[in-house]
Amino acid sequence: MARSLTRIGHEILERNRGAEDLVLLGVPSRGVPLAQRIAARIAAVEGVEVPVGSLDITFYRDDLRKNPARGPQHTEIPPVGIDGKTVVLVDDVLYSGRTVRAALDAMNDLGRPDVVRLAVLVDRGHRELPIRADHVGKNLPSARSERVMVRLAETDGYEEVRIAEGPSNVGRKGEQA
Ligand SMILES: O=P(O)(O)OC[C@H]1O[C@H](OP(=O)(O)OP(=O)(O)O)[C@H](O)[C@@H]1O
Ligand SMILES: O=c1cc[nH]c(=O)[nH]1
Repeated sequence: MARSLTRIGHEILERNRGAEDLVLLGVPSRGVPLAQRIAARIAAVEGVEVPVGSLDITFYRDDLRKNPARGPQHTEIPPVGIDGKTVVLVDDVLYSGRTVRAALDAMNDLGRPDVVRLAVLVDRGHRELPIRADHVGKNLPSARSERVMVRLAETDGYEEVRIAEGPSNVGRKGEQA
């Protein structure tokens, strides 16, 4: 995980030709600490503190009517805003792509970045929308019947990426626990 995040930090810098106008927005819950970790890597390499924020997508899901919403998570846009910026969305797992679609919608209500890119720790395939990640920690081919679990010290108290048997969880974010 550590090496993947370091590489993603380098890739973001290379793609953006530096850290200028970059903003990292993590999708809660685990996308936020991942965005902070990537920002720390960028600071170590480039000596620049890239603004980090969080983007709650709870009320932008396309299946809200099917799944009752859980309590909203935190949206915090850094003071520099997102207008005219290169925003890198960060999440732990990319699966159907519905969370990312919702994130694009949520962002639309907050400003107009010049460019939006996507960084994920794990891409497990099975997309249901025309969405792909620009920066991928690891491609992890998986069956739909499985679930990829990412656990982070900041949110879970321990570190793990695991494939488990269980519901694939399409559209779960925003569902009541
Ligand atoms: O591409 P998708 O099909 O949208 O799946 C990916 C999303 O699913 C997971 O969140 P989950 O809904 O499990 O909520 P969590 O972050 O609370 O674990 C994960 O954190 C991604 O945000
Ligand atoms: O396997 C999956 C699918 C969606 N979200 C996850 O976190 N894992």
